[in-house]
Amino acid sequence: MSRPKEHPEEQGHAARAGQSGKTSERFVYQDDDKMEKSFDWGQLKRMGAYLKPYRRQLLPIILATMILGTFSKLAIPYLISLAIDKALFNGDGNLLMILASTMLALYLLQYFVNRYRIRYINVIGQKVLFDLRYSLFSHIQQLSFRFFDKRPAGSVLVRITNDVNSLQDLFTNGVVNLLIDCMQLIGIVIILLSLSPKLGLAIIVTVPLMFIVSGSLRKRIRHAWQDVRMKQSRINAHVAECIQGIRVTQAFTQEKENIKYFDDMNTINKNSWDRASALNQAFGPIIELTGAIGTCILFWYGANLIEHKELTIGMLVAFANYIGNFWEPINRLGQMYNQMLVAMASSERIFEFLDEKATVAEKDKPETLPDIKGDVRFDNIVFEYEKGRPALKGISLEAKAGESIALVGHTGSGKSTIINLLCRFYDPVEGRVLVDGYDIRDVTLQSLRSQVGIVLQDTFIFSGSIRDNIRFGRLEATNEEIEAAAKAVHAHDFIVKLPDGYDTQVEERGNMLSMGQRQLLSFARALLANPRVLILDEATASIDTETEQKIQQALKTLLIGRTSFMIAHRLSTIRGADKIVVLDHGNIMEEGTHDELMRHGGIYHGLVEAQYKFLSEAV
Ligand SMILES: Nc1ncnc2c1ncn2[C@@H]1O[C@H](COP(=O)(O)OP(=O)(O)OP(=O)(O)O)[C@@H](O)[C@H]1O
Repeated sequence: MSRPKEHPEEQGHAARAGQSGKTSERFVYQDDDKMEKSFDWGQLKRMGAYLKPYRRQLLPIILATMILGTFSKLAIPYLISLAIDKALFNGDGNLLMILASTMLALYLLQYFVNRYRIRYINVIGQKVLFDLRYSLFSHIQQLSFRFFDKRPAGSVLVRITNDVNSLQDLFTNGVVNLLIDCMQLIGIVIILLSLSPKLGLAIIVTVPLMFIVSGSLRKRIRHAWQDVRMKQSRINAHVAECIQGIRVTQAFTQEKENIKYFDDMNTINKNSWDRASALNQAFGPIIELTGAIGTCILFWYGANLIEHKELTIGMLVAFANYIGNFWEPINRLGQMYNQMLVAMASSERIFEFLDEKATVAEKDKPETLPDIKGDVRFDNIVFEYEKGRPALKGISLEAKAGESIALVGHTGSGKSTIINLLCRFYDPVEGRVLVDGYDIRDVTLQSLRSQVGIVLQDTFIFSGSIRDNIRFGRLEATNEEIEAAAKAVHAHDFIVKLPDGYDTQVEERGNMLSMGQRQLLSFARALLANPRVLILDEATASIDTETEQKIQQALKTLLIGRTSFMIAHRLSTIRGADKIVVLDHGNIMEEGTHDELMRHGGIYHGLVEAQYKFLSEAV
């Protein structure tokens, strides 16, 4: 892949897309491409609602800073004009002293008002962001699997971090500055027109020019920074993906490719930053130049007025000061508008997630599933992940309390889907799943899921201690209960050999533990949760014979008195199951015990023979 030189973003991207053919990246990027939105009052109001809980704290700050800040700022130039006209020209030392002390007092007042404002507004702004981040995170936690199927983790992460952060300016300074600036502008216009209507008008006519110049420049700058953010968000997504996939990358020795691609992205990002930064730097001088037109008018026309005794020198100096103060809020208002457009885009993305409804939602008044015996029935289930592509095509299956059911079939035949429906991670398109006669859509998710345990092949270990990880099954469990669970599934022996035993800290995904150890931990976790129905998804697929023996023993303990659904590719592990269900392309093809199915001589028989042949050839 050549290093992009001209329009690097298109080149780099196209090259990578062609090379990897990955859709997930494209998704993340598209998702983050919407960097700006047109102004939307409804959205602004919705954002404003987050300030509502703090209005009692905000209101006094806004009022005090608006009144005191504006007053002290606008009074000073007027005092200067008095100092020149009345004190200096008349040689009145006393008056000069009084005016100078008043000005000093006003400067001090301004200093304290600003300090107070920045400090408290920042605190409130952070509280608002805290609330927003909290509501976004807690909402996302409750969303259904369908939501996560459609979005890579990186894109969700970006919303909780970057998008919420980009509202920071608006909530910390934006709103208050907007009000202060408006008040200051109105004040200056009134003062200018009352000091000298002619000169005031002459200067105010330059305002549209300033708006046009600064408006168009700002637009270009804004787009340039949007571009930077987009590039950065692409880097973020790429880095997240690379770190998650580092094992695969190293296993396939693709590090160089990854580094090259990152280098391209980094270059693109730097170029786009350079462009934005150059534009940004040009902004100040260009605006100053435009402002100079106002200053020229002031001195040229002001001198004229002085000559005709229509203006004093002091007033001219005051005018010059006011003009300085005049451009400042105009500039800031332009900046604020930009800030708002960016905030609009971020808030739109945030609200899009907040508005997302869980597709698996509880009905209005769900019942609480009482303590179950463990009867499970799939009643003519049809299910599709994507419209028109059924994953289950009318499945009926029954498990009596305490029975063990093994699900067998080729990859993609629908085994995991059956399990997903039993946990109600998805709802069927047709048919019902019944637990002890209750349609699982009629009961609370909590009461269902707390009685259905699941042990996945790739056990997820959270960062924290081993103890915490087992406790995840039942948070109120005592240390004794945790250890008892670990002993029952033969996990205790390896845990006590770890550096800090049960308090050993494991990092996210439990990289310091072996696959078998992670599985034993997940058994302990499931045992502690004590569910009536237990699901084991390929739980014994990838471990050595010795660990497998341990795990088989652990499994026996785990299964006592529970209804279980087991997916196992190693058919030897499910021989003892009460019922083996053979699936193919979303249909149940065969059902029965091992002996029955072997006698039948159908698909299961073929699978067992094939596996036996494969294993004996491998030996
Ligand atoms: N999240 C998803 N989105 C879209 N389609 C999916 C999703 N998960 C599974 N599928 C599709 O549904 C069908 C059944 O998949 P399922 O995971 O149930 O198969 P499986 O028998 O468990 O396979 P394996 O043994 O490989 O785990 C497959 O065609 C698969 O491509």
